[in-house]
Amino acid sequence: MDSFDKVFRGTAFSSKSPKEVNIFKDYLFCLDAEGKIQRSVSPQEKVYQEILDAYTGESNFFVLEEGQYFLPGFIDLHIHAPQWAQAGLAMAIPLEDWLDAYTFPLEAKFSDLSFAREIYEDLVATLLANGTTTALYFATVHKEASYLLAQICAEKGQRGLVGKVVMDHTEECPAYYRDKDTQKALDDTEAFILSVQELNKITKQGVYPVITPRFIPSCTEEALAGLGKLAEKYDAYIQSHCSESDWEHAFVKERLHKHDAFALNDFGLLRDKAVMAHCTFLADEDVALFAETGTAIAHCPISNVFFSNGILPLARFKAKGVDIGLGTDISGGFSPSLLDNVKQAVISSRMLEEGVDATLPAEERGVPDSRITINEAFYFATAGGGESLSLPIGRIEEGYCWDVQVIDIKTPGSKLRLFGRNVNLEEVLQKILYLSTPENIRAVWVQGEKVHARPR
Ligand SMILES: O=c1[nH]c(=O)c2nc[nH]c2[nH]1
Repeated sequence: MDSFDKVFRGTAFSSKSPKEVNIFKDYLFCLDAEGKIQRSVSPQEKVYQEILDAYTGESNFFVLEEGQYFLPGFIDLHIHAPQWAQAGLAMAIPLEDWLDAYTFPLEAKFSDLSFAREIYEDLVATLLANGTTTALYFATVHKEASYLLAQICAEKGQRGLVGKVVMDHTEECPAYYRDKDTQKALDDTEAFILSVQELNKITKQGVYPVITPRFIPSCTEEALAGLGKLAEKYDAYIQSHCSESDWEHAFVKERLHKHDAFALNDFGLLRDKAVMAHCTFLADEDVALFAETGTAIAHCPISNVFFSNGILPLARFKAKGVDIGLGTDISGGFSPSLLDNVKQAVISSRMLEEGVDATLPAEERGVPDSRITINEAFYFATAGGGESLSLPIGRIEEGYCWDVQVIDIKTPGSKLRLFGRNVNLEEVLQKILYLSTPENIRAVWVQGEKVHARPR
């Protein structure tokens, strides 16, 4: 029998495919020193008892109590870390006004590192308590504060992918909040990549630099082309917003005479390690380009209700071979919980399919075949996010990182109740996804290390 760094015993839920969930009943999950699942063992296997005999009672053996379950940690594929300070505010005006009136003034304050530390420490701790084990962050234009966010992720044990935002267009960005000039934007981005790559070397769970043109309207063509070259040079992650609203989609068409997707691709910014937020207005040829280049979509269903003028047809885009994960889009979305976005993804997809204007005949109201199931939404929040980032995360399977949340359905006062019914495990998962809250998350592990615990 191999020896293991840690052994966990319990029942786990993990997506097998977008539509199917694996249920591993009372399995043993045996970790290597790197924090990855080296073996997952069913009770039917002979070695199961041997492992139990060897590890029971040891300090590296962990057993779930009755009513507790393992879920993969959530992967937040799109979140603006500085905007945590205004989450829940200013939700009633369009994107272009919201950026100028609220968001740019707030983000400008992150030149102050003590302010940045206060917000970023609180955000990373909050996300971990909400079961988010990996996050793809937009920071601000400031190189130092962006690095501080990567450091806080490293210290608190979250897998963070962090971008220093590039906004260098003098006509589109306010003088008080933009890169000094295009060359400085590129130089700062390169310095940021190098410093986060160094930090990654001493961070067990990984922290990664992300090339981050805010969106085409805020960047010059020179900056976008320069960032594409840096992505190639460092094989780095890329993130941006793409075809996100009526205003933004039309703005890019008017300026560059093509859709965002083709413009980004021409600048070298669509590739396997690229994640584009929202994408509500992608045309069929844009979707094909995403699939061909391996570019992923970060679907942010709560934010889309407020800022996107439409609902992403994610079932259709997924069927065309595009990687898709879920994002909170703090603060375009008000909630730090990916679970809230799981539920909204289902709700929005049902509204798209059924239509919403009851004065129309039923057959003219909606878009057929748009709905997704709760199991699919679970997949997008976990395995879909991992596939989008090309990392071994989002599944509880051999070879994957031990990034898990322990859900306790017996948490006192919780609205998640089974009423003594003899529910099957498929139903337990549905209850967890629709009714659990952060109070039900008893512990969170990232790469084999405990990073959050909630006492009873
Ligand atoms: O939802 C959004 N949030 C932002 O901060 C942003 N910037 C550009 N486009 C954006 N969309």
